[in-house]
Amino acid sequence: MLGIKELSLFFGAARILDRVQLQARPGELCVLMGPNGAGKSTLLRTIAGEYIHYRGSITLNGRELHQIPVAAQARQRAVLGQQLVLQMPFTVMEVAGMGRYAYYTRETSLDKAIVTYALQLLQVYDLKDRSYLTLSGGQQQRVQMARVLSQLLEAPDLDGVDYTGRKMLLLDEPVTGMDILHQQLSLQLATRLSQQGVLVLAVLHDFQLAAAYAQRIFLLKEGRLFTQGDVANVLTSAYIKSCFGVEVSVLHHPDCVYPLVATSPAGALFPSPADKAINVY
Ligand SMILES: Nc1ncnc2c1ncn2[C@@H]1O[C@H](COP(=O)(O)OP(=O)(O)OP(=O)(O)O)[C@@H](O)[C@H]1O
Repeated sequence: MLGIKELSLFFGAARILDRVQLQARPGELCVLMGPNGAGKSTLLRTIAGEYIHYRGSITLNGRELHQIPVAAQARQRAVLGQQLVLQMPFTVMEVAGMGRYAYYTRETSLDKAIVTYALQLLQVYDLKDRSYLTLSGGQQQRVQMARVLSQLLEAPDLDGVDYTGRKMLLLDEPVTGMDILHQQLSLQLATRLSQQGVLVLAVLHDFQLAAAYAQRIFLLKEGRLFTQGDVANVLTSAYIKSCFGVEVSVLHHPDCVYPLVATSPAGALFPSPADKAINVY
């Protein structure tokens, strides 16, 4: 269980997170949404232990985050950040293998098997000997997913291990750059992990993906928790309008088990030249 109470974070005088309160349970795929600059990545990075100067409280299974040793945190949670820039020509296998660093001083056959399995799940095993730097953006993102999966898994198998209360997966825009097949694959994988007891918290910008995969959505605006709840309660045209400033229609289709969020026609956000002329005169 992740518990966040009255969480505030400042950079200099700027308050980036403002008394955020939320709880996330294992078994639920939780999605964090909000406009650019709302504080989603900062919140994820704070939960990941990157910013220790926060105020308020972050607990994992009742234990305050800063009381958990860093090495133990690395075995407990895996983080896919928004931008990971690598300068050295590591192979795909080596990059994915970095996920196992938290576990060993010398790589074992289990470590190798888990990395191989993760690469296969993300359909990048065939690229294992390629330099990571030569991959396309979407391929690199899939290798990064394989890296966090390698860090998370305890066996080269998605079934059979109960991770409840022991593992947390933080994903910041995990499907950026991926094609539709691999977006679906990655989020199905996240769903599967949450069913195995992993606490999954993912930042997504895509309403359709959030509607399809989220069990709980946290909407952040200007560093504050704007609202939270299930898809039906959060992805409403009123909340989307007041949080993002965009008019949408939330549609229901008999062939689709989740709501469809449709935007208004292009151009509606800007005044037309005629409107401008009216304003001028
Ligand atoms: N290290 C930092 N120093 C100063 N300001 C920062 C720092 N990191 C983030 N910020 C500011 O905090 C605010 C929130 O940034 P954050 O990256 O968390 O937003 P976000 O919701 O993830 O946005 P996006 O959707 O664009 O990824 C922004 O105004 C950003 O400029």
